[in-house]
Amino acid sequence: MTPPVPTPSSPSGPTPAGWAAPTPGRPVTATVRLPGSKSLTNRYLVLAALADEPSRLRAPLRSRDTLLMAEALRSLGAEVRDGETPSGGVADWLVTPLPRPDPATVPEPQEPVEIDCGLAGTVMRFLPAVVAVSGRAARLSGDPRLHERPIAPLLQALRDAGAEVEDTAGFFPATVRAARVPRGGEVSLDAGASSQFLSGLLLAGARMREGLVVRHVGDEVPSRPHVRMTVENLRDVGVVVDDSEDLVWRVSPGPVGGLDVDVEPDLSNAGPFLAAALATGGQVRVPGWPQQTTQAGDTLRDVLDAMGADVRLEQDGLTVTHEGEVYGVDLDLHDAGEIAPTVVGLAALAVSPSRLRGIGHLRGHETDRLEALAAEVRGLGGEVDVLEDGLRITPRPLHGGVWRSYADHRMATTGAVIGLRVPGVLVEDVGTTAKTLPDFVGMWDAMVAAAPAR
Ligand SMILES: O=C(O)C1=C[C@@H](OP(=O)(O)O)[C@@H](O)[C@H](O)C1
Ligand SMILES: C=C(OP(=O)(O)O)C(=O)O
Repeated sequence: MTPPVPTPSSPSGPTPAGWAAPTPGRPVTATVRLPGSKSLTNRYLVLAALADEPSRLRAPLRSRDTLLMAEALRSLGAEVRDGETPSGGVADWLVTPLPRPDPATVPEPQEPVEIDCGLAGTVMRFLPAVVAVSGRAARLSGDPRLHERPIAPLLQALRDAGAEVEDTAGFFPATVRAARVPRGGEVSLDAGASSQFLSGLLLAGARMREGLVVRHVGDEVPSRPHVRMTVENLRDVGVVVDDSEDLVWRVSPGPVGGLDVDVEPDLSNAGPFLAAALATGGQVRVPGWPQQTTQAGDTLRDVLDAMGADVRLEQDGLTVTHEGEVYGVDLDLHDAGEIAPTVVGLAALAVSPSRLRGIGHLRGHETDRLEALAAEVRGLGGEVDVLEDGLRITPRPLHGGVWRSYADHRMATTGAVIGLRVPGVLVEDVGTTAKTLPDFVGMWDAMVAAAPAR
């Protein structure tokens, strides 16, 4: 069946089959302001909840993943409420920390509170250790797919640190409690499936009686910038972290200071918007791009450059400009798997093949991203091979069709990138972008509409 071809530049809207991704038919020229980083917002929320004093988060991300985190912390006894709204911005989040249990006493056994983690890796992997040090008990669960995402090594390490954990055959739902504040000490785990196992333990380490030493044993840790982000954020609040030995992190027990912090824009979420400059031969500017950051999305600067774009980082933001063909790339994205879906979208539009390596762990993300990306690009006429550690993309002429999202925000945004060049791409369940970018469709439409006519 031939799908309907949208009128170039027509405002997009949902249809029974999905969201008709706009195909502007001319270069996109736009300035796009990105909401705050998911990874930073959820780390700051956790640290603020564990702190000795109140905190203020400025320009936090408010999306499904961060609202779930805020709600979970409230259910454990923290207060997360709206503060001032700067003009044109989003309201601050004011956090009053969790009540601190007395490390010397054994609390009365408690009924577990229910915590919904949705499909958020940060919520499912950061909260178990927070629950363990909170003096409360909680049962953590989420969307059906969350119950398939890897968690066992983290839960075992938490048991080794002194918490009580009941899981469901190594997966969520799981109930976490601690008869008293966990001892901590030294634990080993294999974080090969997700860097979030390490981050989740380190964030709460200073609240364990002896602090926490976490040793990674196994294959390479993915997403290393995210672990550096955790360490940097801990040091920002005065926690002493020694990461001088490779693959060992030592968190000293001690105070956790409050935060008054501006959340950087989400650079991984900037990916699809910047990709529009390449897909349409236009220019996209993202104000507020940090000069220095631990966000893995900063890798986009090198990746888009390698694909042929002109990439300029200036004091007031990042500008990506492109003319001519998009080139295929051979890249190891082990450190920045988050941006792989966007790169696949561009690779499918390129003039030469691409090979993406080091991203086997994407099988455990919101969906099996390797299989999902391959299936959806093939569905539009493309050629993608799924390899053990990644993907090979061989560009082919593409046609319109339904692009399934698999409840994965980055699958939906990748469909939108391809739709910029391929008329008739219908993105199913575009609302799933609310996981990290609730106004994705509005922002995308505004970007496309901002393109000046030729
Ligand atoms: O700690 C974090 O904020 C994240 C770490 C990474 O997880 P993995 O190491 O599981 O890939 C990344 O992909 C995810 O989007 C966010
Ligand atoms: C893998 C991702 O998310 P999560 O935090 O749910 O793991 C992602 O956002 O690409």
